[in-house]
Amino acid sequence: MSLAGEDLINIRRDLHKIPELALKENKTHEYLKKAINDFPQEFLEVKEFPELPTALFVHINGSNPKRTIGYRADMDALPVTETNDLYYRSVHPGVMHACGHDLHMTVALGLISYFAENQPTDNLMFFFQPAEESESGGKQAYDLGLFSGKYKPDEFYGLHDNADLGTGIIGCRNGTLFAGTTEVNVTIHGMSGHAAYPHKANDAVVIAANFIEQVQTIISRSIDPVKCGVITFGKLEAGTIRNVIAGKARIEGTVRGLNQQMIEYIRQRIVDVAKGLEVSFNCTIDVEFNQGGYYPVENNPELTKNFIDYMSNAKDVKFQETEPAMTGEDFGYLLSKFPGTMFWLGVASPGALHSVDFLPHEEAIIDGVNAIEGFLKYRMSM
Ligand SMILES: CC(=O)N[C@@H](CCC[C@H](N)C(=O)O)C(=O)O
Repeated sequence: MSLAGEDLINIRRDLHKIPELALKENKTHEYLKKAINDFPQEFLEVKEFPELPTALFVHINGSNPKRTIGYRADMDALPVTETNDLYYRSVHPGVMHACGHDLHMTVALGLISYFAENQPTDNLMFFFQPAEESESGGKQAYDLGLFSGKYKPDEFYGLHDNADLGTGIIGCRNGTLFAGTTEVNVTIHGMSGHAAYPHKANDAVVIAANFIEQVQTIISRSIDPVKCGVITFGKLEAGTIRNVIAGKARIEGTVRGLNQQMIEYIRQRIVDVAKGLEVSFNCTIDVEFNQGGYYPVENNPELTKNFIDYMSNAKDVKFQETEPAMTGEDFGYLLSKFPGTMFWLGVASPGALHSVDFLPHEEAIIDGVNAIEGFLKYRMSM
């Protein structure tokens, strides 16, 4: 590899300090551009698009190309306040790389730096993607037609770090790797009033509590126990002060299933529950869903078999076959358009993904670059 392990760790720390939310990845974009500008430029072309200004595309000319191999790294962070006591902790209050996208970008930079010095035989295309956590940056790029010409991959790869896998382990499976998700927003319209006169109001807090409880029974009582689904409400807002009955409540959540049929079934049952509560509480409940590009992540059978064959036989690569996970990814949308493979990179974090104390083992970056560099060379030899 061209960037040394220590360089990669420093890059990841720099990126970790400047986390930015979806579609606001401006400093991150500038940092990546500058880093790529320091690599040998002979085979490289960097492309920006005003329609999706924080995205960054890099093309590396192959010496005798049979195909263009795409590689995607996501860029955005989460509205989470980091509790890790690190000299490189986030300098952006309330925003944290709690999902490891700083590490994903660093792995991609490691690969670019290697192939900028060692011309690949096939063309390589790197897509630094804004907005994975929300707003579906991958879908936006596709719908804007940005994957065209030199930037159209014949096959597409991408990784996600995994807090529960040992450091540097590559995890993958054929078929469905991640769930499809749908964001759900619920607004409950009751009637505000004095805390002492509940009969003259319609308490949106009580309705919200009933809604949340009843919706959870969809998972426990409505779906076949040997199949699976998840409904999580991560945000609930209602009321202004203890002695005023809230007239309105807003609930935001996410619905997940390993196939589209399950997602649609759960969505329908949520609507049914809302309709029932409208009658029983004499209120109005608006329910909105937004799937965006968060389709189930379906790995391509042939390419993924090839990927697993390489990773499980390569000397110096630790590989583990993994189960499907209920995490979501808009790479699922891109894999519905281009064949490819998504895989895990183990980072053995004591804190879970999306938590305030997520702390990946950085050595995984070096293992990741080595494993993927080896795989790309193997793939290009075919
Ligand atoms: C890997 C990961 O954590 N991805 C996110 C994707 C978010 C999907 C969407 N905004 C939703 O919440 O449904 C995840 O939460 O799994």
